[in-house]
Amino acid sequence: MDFVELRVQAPRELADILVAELAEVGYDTFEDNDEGFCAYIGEGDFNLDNVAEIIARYEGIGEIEYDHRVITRQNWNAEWEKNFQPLIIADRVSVRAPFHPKPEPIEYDIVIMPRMSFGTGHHETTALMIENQLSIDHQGKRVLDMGCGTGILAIMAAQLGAREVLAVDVEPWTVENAADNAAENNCTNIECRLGGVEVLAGEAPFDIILANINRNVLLEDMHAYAALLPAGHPILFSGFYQEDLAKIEAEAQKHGLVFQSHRTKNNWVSASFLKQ
Ligand SMILES: C[S@@+](CC[C@H](N)C(=O)[O-])C[C@H]1O[C@@H](n2cnc3c(N)ncnc32)[C@H](O)[C@@H]1O
Repeated sequence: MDFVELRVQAPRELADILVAELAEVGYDTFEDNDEGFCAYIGEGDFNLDNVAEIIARYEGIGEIEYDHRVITRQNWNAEWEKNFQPLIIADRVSVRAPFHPKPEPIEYDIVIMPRMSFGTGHHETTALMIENQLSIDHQGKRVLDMGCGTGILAIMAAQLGAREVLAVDVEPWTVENAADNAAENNCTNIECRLGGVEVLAGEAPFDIILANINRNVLLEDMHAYAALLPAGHPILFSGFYQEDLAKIEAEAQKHGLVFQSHRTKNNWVSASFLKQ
């Protein structure tokens, strides 16, 4: 599997809108830079006409330039390794690659093989989810991590004392990477499963559900997540912007999920709900 990197130069306010538009047509990894951002998609899903159509809608508002290049799977891994910097979240959680030294002292230490999956902790949504997780009692709990990416949230859950974690993602290479990362962190209680909401059929209820995906998937699949959450249990959502929070809240209400609180960073949101 090769990837396409779409490099977009645009003013900040347009860049945010373009990221949201591209997420809707399948781009699921974004990196901000000084001139705009880079967006990534599997080569098979790349469609230049789609991109041109999206850009054309906003060209009148500000100057936008873009180009793209194919990155082979091998080079992709090398690029991640080169660019992956260790980080500390909420002064309590270290996220690093195996080749970085462990910072001491630190409460939680998550090791991520920086491969092609989303979830190195550098994205606002991942950090916000982890910050929210830190305020939830995971001890002895059964946890679902929908849209697991690298498995970073599943590993966080396991380190916070979860009894078992089911980590699910629609991308095969991501599920492989999550399983590698679970092993790297000695988390034998994380099951990594390929698929979407359909692979949850027949699952027993979960005590905690984590879903950092994107607005549209959350709106579409929230009913199925809510059905697996007993009354009084929390669900955390992320992968959407502040302006989408009202929509997410309205959908959540339909499924008995009561809004508790939210955190934001650069307009991204992680929101916490409790099942009624
Ligand atoms: C924003 S990333 C989050 C990764 C990681 N959980 C984190 O917090 O950093 C979203 C992930 O959801 C996956 N995804 C997209 N659509 C999905 C769906 N319908 N069901 C489950 N996972 C999905 C993507 O492949 C991607 O790995």
